[in-house]
Amino acid sequence: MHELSPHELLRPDGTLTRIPIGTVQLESGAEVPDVTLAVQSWGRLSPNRDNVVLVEHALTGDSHVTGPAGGEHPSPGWWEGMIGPGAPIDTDEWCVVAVNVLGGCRGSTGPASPGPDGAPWGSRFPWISIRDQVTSERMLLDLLGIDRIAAVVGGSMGGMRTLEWEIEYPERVAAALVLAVGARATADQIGTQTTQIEAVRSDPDWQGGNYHGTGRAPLAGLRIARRIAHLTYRTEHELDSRFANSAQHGEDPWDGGRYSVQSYLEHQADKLVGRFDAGTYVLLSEAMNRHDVGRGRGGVRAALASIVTPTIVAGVVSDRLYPLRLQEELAADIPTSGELRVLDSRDGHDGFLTEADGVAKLLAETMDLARTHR
Ligand SMILES: N[C@@H](CCO)C(=O)O
Repeated sequence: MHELSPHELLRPDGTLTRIPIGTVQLESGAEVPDVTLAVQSWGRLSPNRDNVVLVEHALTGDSHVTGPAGGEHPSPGWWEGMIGPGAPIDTDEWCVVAVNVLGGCRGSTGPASPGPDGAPWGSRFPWISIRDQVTSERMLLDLLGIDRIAAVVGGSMGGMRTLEWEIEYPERVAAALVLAVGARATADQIGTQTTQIEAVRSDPDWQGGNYHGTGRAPLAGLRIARRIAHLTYRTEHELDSRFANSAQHGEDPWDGGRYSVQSYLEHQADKLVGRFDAGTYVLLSEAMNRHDVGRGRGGVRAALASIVTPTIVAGVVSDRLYPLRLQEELAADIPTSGELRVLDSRDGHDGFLTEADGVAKLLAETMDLARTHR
């Protein structure tokens, strides 16, 4: 059979393609055989393959960065308007590549996928780190013959992978945008993420992580986890100005009904459980708990000091989960970073998704850096 070339595998129109990359050796010493990554791309790969922009998604994002809901995509793109002809990442110039992470549930190999014996991996899926996710992306780019990436951009868990790319493969990244993240997990983040993990695991339908194919899944636990998480993604002020202590329309909290903020959080939770696997949620939350660019590299400062890629570091002024002090540290310790950029938003951590104008400016600036340094 004719082997597809990188120019054929990377479709210019955002069509989702599943690309087998082989066995991934993990930081733990374990391995995941027969890994497939779900990939979407926009724009054409240049003949010498030097115009790739890697866009890294956050915890519950996926490769669908832009485009409508429908078919394989339960939601519209999570950075709608940022990619396309004439957009901040202009696909007339760049080939944008987005990959659903290793361990994910949106087309890439993860706990819900068939394991080596054909039965779902479930709890047998080995623990992974952010670095393992980046290893799998590096394997994909090797396979596609892409030696150097014009830019890597990402927020939150996507920002973690962006940092790991810059540190692990300094010669392969021309420019980077690191958004709404820190150099390592904080106690506060680990505190909330372990609580969310416990909510999922304490659901009787979790069944030790081996619920796939049983007809029962820990949806109640995942709903609670998402409600806790969503509170950390937004801000006290934003929630109060939208919902205050009002009752949900037509309901009375004094008589078994709900508050409107309660209904809002339930809606966010319902949306997530319709599109996301609980095992992936646990696996990726644990990977974020392990995030520490300094591990095995002489500490955080030494790791950041090794970065040579021109980098833009940005945060959201009201982010209480990844507060600005974390990006101040990144901007101060990355020698190739300019001044810290701050997105003015009341939306908290989710500002990196909701502040379209601010994000567009940051992306355009990153692409200027990429143009100079590719
Ligand atoms: N809203 C984002 C927050 C985590 O960065 C997500 O669900 O992925």
